[in-house]
Amino acid sequence: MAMEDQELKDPEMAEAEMQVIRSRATELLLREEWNDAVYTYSQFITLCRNQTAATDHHLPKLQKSLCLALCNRAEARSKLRNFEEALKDCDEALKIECTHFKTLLCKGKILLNLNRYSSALECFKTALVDPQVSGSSENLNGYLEKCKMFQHLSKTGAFDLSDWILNGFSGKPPELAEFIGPVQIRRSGISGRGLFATKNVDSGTLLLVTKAIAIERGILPENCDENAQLVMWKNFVDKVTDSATKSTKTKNLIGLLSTGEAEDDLDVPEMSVFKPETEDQIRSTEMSKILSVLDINALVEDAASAKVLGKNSDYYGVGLWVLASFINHSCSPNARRLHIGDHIMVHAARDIKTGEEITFSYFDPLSPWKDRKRMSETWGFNCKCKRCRFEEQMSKKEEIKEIEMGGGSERGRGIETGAAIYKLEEGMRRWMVRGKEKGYLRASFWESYFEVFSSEKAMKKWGRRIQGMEMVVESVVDAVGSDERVVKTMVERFKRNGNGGGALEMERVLKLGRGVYGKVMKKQALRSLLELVGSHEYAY
Ligand SMILES: C[S@@+](CC[C@H](N)C(=O)[O-])C[C@H]1O[C@@H](n2cnc3c(N)ncnc32)[C@H](O)[C@@H]1O
Repeated sequence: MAMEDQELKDPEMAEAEMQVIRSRATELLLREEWNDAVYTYSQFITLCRNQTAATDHHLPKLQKSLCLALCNRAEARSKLRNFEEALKDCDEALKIECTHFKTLLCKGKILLNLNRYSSALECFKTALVDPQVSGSSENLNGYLEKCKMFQHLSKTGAFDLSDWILNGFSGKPPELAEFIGPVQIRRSGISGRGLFATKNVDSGTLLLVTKAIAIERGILPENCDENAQLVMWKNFVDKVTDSATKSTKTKNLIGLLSTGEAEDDLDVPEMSVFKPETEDQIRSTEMSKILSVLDINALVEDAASAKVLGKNSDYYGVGLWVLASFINHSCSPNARRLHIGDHIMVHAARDIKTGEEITFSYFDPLSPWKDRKRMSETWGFNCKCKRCRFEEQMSKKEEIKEIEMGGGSERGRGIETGAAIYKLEEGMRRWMVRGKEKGYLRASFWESYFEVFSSEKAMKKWGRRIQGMEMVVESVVDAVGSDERVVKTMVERFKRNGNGGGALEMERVLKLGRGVYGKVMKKQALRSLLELVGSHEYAY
């Protein structure tokens, strides 16, 4: 029998039955059995509604019970991340009693979870006037402070991760608010839509902070088979589908994303749809599209243009971040991302001009054209960026073929790395390769440059005949933005020189560091990160 169809009972009998159901529901809530608690509260709510509709008898008492049951069901639903339905329960409860303390607290927490900081603040402020508040005022004040901090951060982007980094990432990562910086979605010359800078920004400037719709993380054993990754992927798809089923806004945001087909026909969304307080204004999407959307837009945390800070760095993680999904790939990217908890922070990896498209690299930009071509095909597109077009032409040169033989996986079978670099540098001089293009080629063979720069023996033999490390680093960073491996080379040299380079060189290293980690930390914290980088071994 459907709960709604249950007959009206004799008030005494009904009350007894409601007592039993309410006790069971409370017990389930205390035992944190959320699904069963939702089901049982739903039974109670139906009985309660039927009774209130039919009688004036004990009406205020019934209304009070209904209000509390709706609030408790909201609590259970929010634990199941069914925020949309939980909010409906809260609103219904608040219609009965507009200052119901427990409901206001529950609603405020849900709104905070949805990044709706201003509405959450209103809830907590209203709760503050409730006479029940005295016992829980500390808790409430904590939430009020949190809302104010998040409101400030989401307006200013003034995040500071310094203390967390200086404490060796101990404890929980800092709580982050969503932030939309000087960026806008427009039609892109690369493909479909892209994200563009709306003002000039310098390296390290924060462009956006966004929270994942869902993430799946796990420790993948070394030499794990494809199965382990497939299981994680399936769990990830289930999580995204679950989120989309529970929230119309999430479903609609996912519906804005590309499936890789006819991208140039897709609409360009207004930035306001990504702002947390915006009411849902976009059309819905079919759930069947979700798989194709995830194929095109899911990001792995541990990627070439990304850095995972904190304890997640031990895990393999795959997630969906909607706003970041509008960022196209470039082999000459100008942005990078930091992963902290469930958020990603995208920042400029070099200076960017107004109107320039923001790009990051979907795969390793410090790899030769042929490898990048293969990786972009795996992603389902053919990269035609300036760098790829230039290097496609260059790939026919003998010197390039030689260095390809001498570096990477073929190392040791080809000619000596120092000689290969020398030939490449000489070749660039003869072919009159200028400006950024030098950086493109050097970035492609960074591994070989790194090998020579970090070997005393090689430097003794080739150091005078090849370009100095600083110039090479500068041109590589200008071509592909800052990269941890490039920074490492500079840090190592700084240390080798016994910090002899002095303040100027330290400043240079810090600027490179900002390109990798952003400006979200004070100098001291950045220094300790650079220390870590200096001691880290990279697998090429
Ligand atoms: C995460 S989406 C990027 C945003 C997408 N352009 C849009 O309009 O929604 C990834 C897809 O964008 C396209 N794309 C990104 N970078 C590209 C590039 N460098 N060249 C060609 N297509 C690219 C490919 O279709 C890719 O599958």
